[in-house]
Amino acid sequence: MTDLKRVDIYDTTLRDGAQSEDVQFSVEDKLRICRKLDALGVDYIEGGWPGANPKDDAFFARARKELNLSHSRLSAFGSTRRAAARVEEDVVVRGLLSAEVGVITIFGKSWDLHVTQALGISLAQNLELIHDTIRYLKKRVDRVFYDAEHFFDGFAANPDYARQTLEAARDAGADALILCDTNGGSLPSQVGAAVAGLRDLNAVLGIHTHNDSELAVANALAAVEAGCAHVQGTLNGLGERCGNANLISVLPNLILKMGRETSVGEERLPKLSALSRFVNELANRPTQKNQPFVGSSAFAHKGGIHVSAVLKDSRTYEHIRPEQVGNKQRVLVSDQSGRSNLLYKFSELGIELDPKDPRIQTLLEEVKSLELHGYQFDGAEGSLELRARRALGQVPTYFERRGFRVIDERRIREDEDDDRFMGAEGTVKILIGGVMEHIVAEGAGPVDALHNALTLVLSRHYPSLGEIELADYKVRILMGSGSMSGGADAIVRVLIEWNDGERRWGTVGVSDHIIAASYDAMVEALEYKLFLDKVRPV
Ligand SMILES: CC(=O)SCCNC(=O)CCNC(=O)[C@H](O)C(C)(C)COP(=O)(O)OP(=O)(O)OC[C@H]1O[C@@H](n2cnc3c(N)ncnc32)[C@H](O)[C@@H]1OP(=O)(O)O
Ligand SMILES: CC(=O)C(=O)O
Repeated sequence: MTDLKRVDIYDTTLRDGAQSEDVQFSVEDKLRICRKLDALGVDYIEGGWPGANPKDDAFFARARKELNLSHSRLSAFGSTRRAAARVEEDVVVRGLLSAEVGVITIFGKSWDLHVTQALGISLAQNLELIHDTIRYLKKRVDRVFYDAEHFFDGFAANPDYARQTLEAARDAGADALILCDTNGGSLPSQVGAAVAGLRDLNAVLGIHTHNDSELAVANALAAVEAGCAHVQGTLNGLGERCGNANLISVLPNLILKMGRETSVGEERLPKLSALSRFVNELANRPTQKNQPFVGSSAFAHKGGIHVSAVLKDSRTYEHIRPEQVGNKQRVLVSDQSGRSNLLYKFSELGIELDPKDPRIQTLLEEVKSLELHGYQFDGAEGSLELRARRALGQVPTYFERRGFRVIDERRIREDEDDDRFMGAEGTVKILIGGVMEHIVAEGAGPVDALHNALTLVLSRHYPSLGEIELADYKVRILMGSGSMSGGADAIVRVLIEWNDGERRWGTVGVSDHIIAASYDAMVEALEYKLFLDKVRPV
């Protein structure tokens, strides 16, 4: 008898995930993702469609030689045979066997519309394709899974026929019948009812859902509640159109909320946050801050009311402990903050303060006023810490700013015959150690030129400033936020991320001029580095 508590996890990131717009995994990427999925402990990894493209062929060839998976089993994906071909001669079936893996997943048609329109064959012929292909493959590999494409649409249109397609697959020996919500249009109640009505098929049922109605995860969970024991999905919900059920969310729901047994287990869930970021890096996609469970905002508290309660007991505003999925609690400081937010920040920085210390209120008012004028400290923790430490009198004066000038130019360079070269020259005036320094430097653009001039002059006195590099630069134009009246004057916020080889930090500058905002963020970054390095002022 099937153990309904146990759910098999089947990952299709490398096949359906690779059908996402703008995602191109190399063979090397696919191998790296396989190793991570194996370490997470998923049962099956769908590697691709052998025979469909040279990359998937190369992947299976290298996987045979190089992958030594400890738990996961690799599967090859393809369709039922073509109507015109005998199964043993069918090019798709041959391609599947050429992958030399022990698990094969084939998809077939459940919806009569697809049989007559897409395949252009009779309903009876389609049952033969399904049956023949599975029976043939089942004699040659260990496990054959049957993906019933468009099952829920087919079931709604012609339930008897949709059921017959499953029976054909079951009778041919399929190890699981996976019900696919291919167009992603079903509701959880429809999925649950359909699955419950199929339990008498006496077969292992699985689920594969798409996210076109933003219900892929909900539908997968509803299917499990109704009796499915095999769940397909992808990392970060990659997949055709709007994607698939996101395994990064499905897994903690199944394990922590629904008490299901999976090969991943509660002990390996903390791998999820890093795995999600890893896949985004390889897919060249930005990480969504608000991604449930693993996004950096998933356990970030902004509202003062929330922070105050979370500090007393984190269950007040957290549905699980962030560490359970490898994430962490964060507290943001903004105009939505109360004293609790600042106290939390101070304790993170190792500063113990009496909650009644009047400097907390002064700093809170300063932060709220700065945010009103366009500042944002969420991504600029360097600027925030500098202000907090200054309010406590802990930051010495390392140098004094006396102004800057910048010239942008476009010109012809030697050996070139057009004026495509863009360059800039920046001049800064700095009072340091009682001496006025006046330095000029060049750069690729105005910000680069000013950064070069600042580091040139300052690193003579503070050599460690030469280690700083600009890692990311973001500009946001904020219309009218600089005035209480909300007029049409434009304010620019520049958020810069810095790297000194050891640490990364962000600083922010706000002004009605982009270069001035950049300069402010730059100066704070240098001061912050000197403070972190505990440098004594000259
Ligand atoms: C729901 C899903 O996500 S299924 C997976 C979808 N993924 C992909 O399509 C990516 C990989 N696909 C490919 O590289 C190509 O489509 C190939 C190599 C598989 C086929 O390429 P081609 O032979 O040029 O055919 P093409 O892509 O134009 O059309 C698909 C053919 O498969 C047939 N087909 C579709 N589903 C099935 C099925 N379940 N069983 C048998 N044949 C099928 C179609 O009727 C069509 O046949 P036709 O050319 O006789 O009309
Ligand atoms: C098989 C598959 O990817 C689907 O039906 O969506």
